[in-house]
Amino acid sequence: MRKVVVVTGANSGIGFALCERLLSYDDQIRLCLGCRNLQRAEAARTALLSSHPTADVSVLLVDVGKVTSVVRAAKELKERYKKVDYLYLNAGIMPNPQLSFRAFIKGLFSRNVINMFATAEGILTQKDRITEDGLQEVFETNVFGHFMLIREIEPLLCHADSTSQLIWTSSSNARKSAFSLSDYQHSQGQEPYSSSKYATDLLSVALNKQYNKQGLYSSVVCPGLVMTNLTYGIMPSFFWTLIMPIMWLIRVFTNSFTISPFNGAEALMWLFNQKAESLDPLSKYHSCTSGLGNNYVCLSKMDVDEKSGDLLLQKMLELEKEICKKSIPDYRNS
Ligand SMILES: NC(=O)C1=CN([C@@H]2O[C@H](COP(=O)(O)OP(=O)(O)OC[C@H]3O[C@@H](n4cnc5c(N)ncnc54)[C@H](OP(=O)(O)O)[C@@H]3O)[C@@H](O)[C@H]2O)C=CC1
Ligand SMILES: CC(C)CCC[C@@H](C)[C@H]1CC[C@H]2C3=C(CC[C@]12C)[C@@]1(C)CCC(=O)[C@@H](C)[C@@H]1CC3
Repeated sequence: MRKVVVVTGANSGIGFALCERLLSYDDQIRLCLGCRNLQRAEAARTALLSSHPTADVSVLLVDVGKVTSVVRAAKELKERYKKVDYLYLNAGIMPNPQLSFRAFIKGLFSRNVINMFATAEGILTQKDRITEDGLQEVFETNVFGHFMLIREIEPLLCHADSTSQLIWTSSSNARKSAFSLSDYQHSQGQEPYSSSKYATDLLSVALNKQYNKQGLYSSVVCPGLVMTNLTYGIMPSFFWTLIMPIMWLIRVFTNSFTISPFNGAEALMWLFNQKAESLDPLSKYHSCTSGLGNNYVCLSKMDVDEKSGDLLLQKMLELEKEICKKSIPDYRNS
């Protein structure tokens, strides 16, 4: 049976590089590009087909920042496929990022310098906004929209006789101290991105507990620091081009400067080839690039506890009920 792979945020950056790599590895997969913009999605599909003309590549319009769009997309998926083997939960945003130059300079001369380059701890904040569903945009896009998608296509993901994998693009910027269960959408603080990625890590742990017995497994990945539209929102692309020699130099000291989307997709690609049951639900899988430019995958234990994961899952289920009642009047009948 040909494997069905769905990738959200597939039209650019790490998502697009992953699609290229998946097709180069196995052009028999049925690849579905989950994107919010039809033009950008079609451009990505055309580019993928130009290098893999016989591949099965389709587009699924989905805005993970809008509950109605997620529900519609899930319905479409249920009409198209009997099973989804891999669901890459990759779409993500970091709106209005602000770099603290003072904290950056201070960090440069501290013992924490390597950690600062790998995680951006203490130097990056963002400004969030409320979506039309009434949720924090970063939380809805990076976490809740994806969670809804999983819930809506549960029958495609849970099969007694074979496994499916959820693969989240998380980040080493995920930090426990940026997250609070009492404000899990991060409406109060200034680090919604870090909070959303920590929520992703917690949720993945809880989803494994909930779904493993039904054949569904969840993992989280950090792609490292990659040059994409997301990082061009922090500093313009010419800045990154100018400092590229410095970036290569930093790579000698930290393996997290993967830099290219191809390298960043390493761990996402590696997970595609693993037996789902053999994966560690409490580890994060990192794409790494050595000083000489070689790619590999390494694991780190996540700073998570199962109880917080369960509590977050409970809160997400309550929110799902509340939001669907509000945004989709005849929900469960549709
Ligand atoms: N770049 C980096 O250094 C790192 C990135 N990551 C994570 O990697 C993932 C991919 O980001 P990256 O490739 O870097 O950045 P890009 O901005 O290049 O890609 C993000 C993708 O997500 C899509 N997207 C954003 N919002 C939505 C939405 N509401 N609905 C559907 N799709 C949406 C974008 O679509 P559109 O083109 O329409 O905007 C785009 O295709 C993100 O989750 C990010 O947090 C993690 C660690 C490091
Ligand atoms: C390298 C240069 C000399 C100076 C660049 C300074 C900062 C702009 C970067 C240093 C660490 C970077 C980083 C990220 C963004 C750019 C930096 C803050 C991320 C937060 C991007 C998104 C992620 O998810 C993280 C994994 C990155 C962590 C490191």
